[in-house]
Amino acid sequence: MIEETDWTNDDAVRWLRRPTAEDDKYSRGVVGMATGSERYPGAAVLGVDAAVRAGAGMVRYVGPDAVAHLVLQRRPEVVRGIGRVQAWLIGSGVDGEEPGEERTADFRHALEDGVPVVIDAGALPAVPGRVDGLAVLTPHAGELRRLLAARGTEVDADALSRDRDGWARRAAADTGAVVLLKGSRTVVAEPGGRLIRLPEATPWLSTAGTGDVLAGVLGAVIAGSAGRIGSTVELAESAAAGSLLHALAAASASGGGPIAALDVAEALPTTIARLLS
Ligand SMILES: NC(=O)C1=CN([C@@H]2O[C@H](COP(=O)(O)OP(=O)(O)OC[C@H]3O[C@@H](n4cnc5c(N)ncnc54)[C@H](O)[C@@H]3O)[C@@H](O)[C@H]2O)[C@@H](O)CC1
Ligand SMILES: Nc1ncnc2c1ncn2[C@@H]1O[C@H](COP(=O)(O)OP(=O)(O)O)[C@@H](O)[C@H]1O
Repeated sequence: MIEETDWTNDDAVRWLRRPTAEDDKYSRGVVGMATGSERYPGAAVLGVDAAVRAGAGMVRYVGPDAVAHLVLQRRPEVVRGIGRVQAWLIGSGVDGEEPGEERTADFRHALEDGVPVVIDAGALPAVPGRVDGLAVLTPHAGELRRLLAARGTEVDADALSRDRDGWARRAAADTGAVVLLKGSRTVVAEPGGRLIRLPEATPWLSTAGTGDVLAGVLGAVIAGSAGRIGSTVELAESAAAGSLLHALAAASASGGGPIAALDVAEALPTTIARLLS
């Protein structure tokens, strides 16, 4: 039987890293981010803010000057340019149909850098037929349909919503990547067939930019555990931990009322403290 797990707080805690006296900013995990564009600069700001607040040792931002300017206004902690990282996040806020030459080169660099890569939004069309290294794809339902269609499988929206687990698994098997299918009930499928189901998140989370925040959280959590991630099974667990942290932060930020995406990022530190205590 193929393993299926309903993910709990205790499962997630195993993938959240508490820094020790021996740590420094590099050992805590550096995330490289090739996100945002002149059309969607906010996505870069949201992802970077989330990664910083989710405990990244450092964030390296790669992108257009105008976007970098906004990122640094919000988070002066961020360092610009390509350098050594423990995980990459690519694609949030990038136009997938016309990413442009520089972005395409950034994506290629990340995919060939030998560290886990979170592949979001506009980088999903750049995913090769099958990925070589360790990668997490983070589609919403519409993006999953496009990902499958690009590999010759047409599935309509109703069929996908009736069997989200099955289609996420299919995409993981076809691409060789971990597939985190976003939605009210997020699921994480691993290419070997393993499936992790997240608890239902607060519906207040369905607001613009919360996926960009999730991507930043995933980058930070995965970079923080990179030394322990040697296979897609571990990568899937670490991604599920990031997703649960994101949902808990959303619940805490909401308290039963509306939230903005940045509120979720701002609730991350206290949510992590609660989980670790
Ligand atoms: N402040 C910002 O800069 C923001 C930037 N964003 C960026 O905007 C770009 C476009 O993302 P979108 O997701 O809006 O658009 P997409 O162009 O990826 O997809 C939207 C299409 O997919 C369909 N669809 C089916 N299921 C869906 C689902 N569950 N959620 C969303 N769409 C679904 C929609 O009907 C629509 O036709 C991404 O790069 C994203 O990162 C968004 O995150 C919003 C906030
Ligand atoms: N009805 C819902 N209930 C709970 N969470 C949801 C719901 N709809 C979407 N989400 C979550 O909100 C986030 C939306 O991400 P995404 O679709 O990428 O939006 P955006 O591109 O605007 O950031 C994801 O984390 C997803 O799991």
